[in-house]
Amino acid sequence: MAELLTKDLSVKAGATTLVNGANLRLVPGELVALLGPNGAGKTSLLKAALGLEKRSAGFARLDGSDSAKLSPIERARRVAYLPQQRPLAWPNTVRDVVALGRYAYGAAPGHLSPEDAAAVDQAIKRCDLTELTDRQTDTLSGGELARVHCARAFAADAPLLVADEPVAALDPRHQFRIMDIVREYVDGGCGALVVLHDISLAARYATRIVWMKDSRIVADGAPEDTLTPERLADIYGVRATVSGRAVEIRGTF
Ligand SMILES: Nc1ncnc2c1ncn2[C@@H]1O[C@H](COP(=O)(O)OP(=O)(O)OP(=O)(O)O)[C@@H](O)[C@H]1O
Repeated sequence: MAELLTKDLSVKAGATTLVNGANLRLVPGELVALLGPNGAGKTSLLKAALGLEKRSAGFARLDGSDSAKLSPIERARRVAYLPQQRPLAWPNTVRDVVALGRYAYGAAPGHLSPEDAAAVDQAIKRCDLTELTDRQTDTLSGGELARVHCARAFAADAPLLVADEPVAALDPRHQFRIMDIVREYVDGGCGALVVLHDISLAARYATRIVWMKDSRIVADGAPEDTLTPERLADIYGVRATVSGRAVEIRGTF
């Protein structure tokens, strides 16, 4: 079974601790939201878990293998990663950028197998990009480009998805659309770990919320169990009311 697992994972930059002893597990069937304030260490945790950032202690495994020792293709077959920073080497068409998601299957733009082409078409459709398929990516709005990157991750058809702020810059409809697609992905037997800053969105979609503060995971559990006014006060320093999965932020302390 696909599994991303970290145990006592720590990351340092010089004398600064970015991630402190993180224990995290992602398996199919779960949509896990990773929440925490700016600078809490979320991106550092994801990168170290995937073997893309050096760890100072602990371990990180993908399907039982040390994630730092996997080749890029081995890693990409196990997990689709949508980073927060999404540089494009050069402008290209939307379809060609989405096709980069098929890299792990040996695809290159212009050389897609029928299976690759079908996965690319489906990801384009799912992310409402059909009318933009032939556009150059440097002509897109920020939100349109964000959807292209989401489609590239979905096209990979990996059993796990790790997405760092996939809905930042998206309008409300597309935030819901992307989260609906992530949910469909999970319902179809995959697992997703998604960094979000929108607590309501996380509460609505997540099966589990992992809460991070000051480089540590401070809580990990179902929204019903971990989403409380006290938690929001502690993590974000905000006053909030919580009713079931509904959250209203009323101000700061
Ligand atoms: N190479 C580095 N050297 C020093 N500090 C770093 C380095 N990389 C990251 N940091 C710091 O580590 C902290 C955690 O960064 P990280 O990007 O993991 O946070 P985050 O929770 O993802 O934040 P955000 O929500 O703003 O994206 C931040 O304060 C950041 O400035």
